[in-house]
Order: sequence, then structure tokens, then C-alpha cells
Amino acid sequence: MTAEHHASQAFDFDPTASSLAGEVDPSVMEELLSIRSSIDNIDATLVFLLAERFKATQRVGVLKARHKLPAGDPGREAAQISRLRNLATEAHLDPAFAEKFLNFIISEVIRHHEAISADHERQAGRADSAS
Ligand SMILES: C=C(O[C@@H]1C=C(C(=O)O)C=C[C@H]1O)C(=O)O
Repeated sequence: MTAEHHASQAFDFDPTASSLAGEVDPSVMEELLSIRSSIDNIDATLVFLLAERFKATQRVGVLKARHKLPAGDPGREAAQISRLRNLATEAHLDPAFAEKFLNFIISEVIRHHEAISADHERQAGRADSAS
């Protein structure tokens, strides 16, 4: 089963949903829907990839909390942003967009790491007051 099939079953997705229905030539609509089916597959893949990335970053967050390391790592971020800017250029993707997108994800990861760390500290505090 493809990711698209999986997602459309789960959420009762209508791949033909459009505000343009009935307003464009049927052959244009057919071509649009055909291109959109690729977009549907790509978007489903993005969601699965992001879910896997966040699973990995949650593990980093737990490791950092256990060892009292800071949530953010600006040195790592700079290296990763530079690498992805170069990859974006090679792939004909706007490097400024790639940087913005990565920074958006990283800021969410840092928020998670701060929450994991605060939670860890609260649990450590409770364990101390119980002993
Ligand atoms: C995931 C980490 O934590 C933060 C998030 C990063 C990311 O999402 O790529 C990179 C560096 C850190 O600011 C990490 O340190 O590896």
C-alpha cells in the first residue's frame, strides 16, 4: 500500500477536492488532478519523514536532559544549515527557503528539548523531596 493510499483511508481524503470543480475545462482538471496525485504522495512522505526526524530528536532531547546539556547547539545548527543550503542549490531549490524551513523545524525541536528538560528537572525535584 502506498503512503497516499494509507493516508486517504485514514482521513477519508478526497483527492479530487477543489474549489475549481466545474470551473475549468475537464481536460485541464484531469491534468491538474494527475499532477496533484504526485503532490499527495510527496506530502504524505514529508509527514512520515518529519515524524521519523522528530522521533530521533526526541531521543536527543532525553539524552541532553539526562546529562544537563543545553537544548540548542548553535555550532551543529550552523553546520547543518550550511550543508542543506548547498544541497538545496544543487537540487535547484531556493537555499534561503531551505534555511527558513530548517530553522522552523529546529526552533520546534528546541522547544521540545526545553520541555523535556523542564519535565526531567521536575521529576528529579520530586524524587529528591521524597527521599
Ligand atoms: C537535535 C539536536 O538539537 C537541536 C536541534 C537540531 C536539529 O533539529 O537539527 C540541531 C541542533 C540543536 O540545536 C541536536 O543537538 O542534535
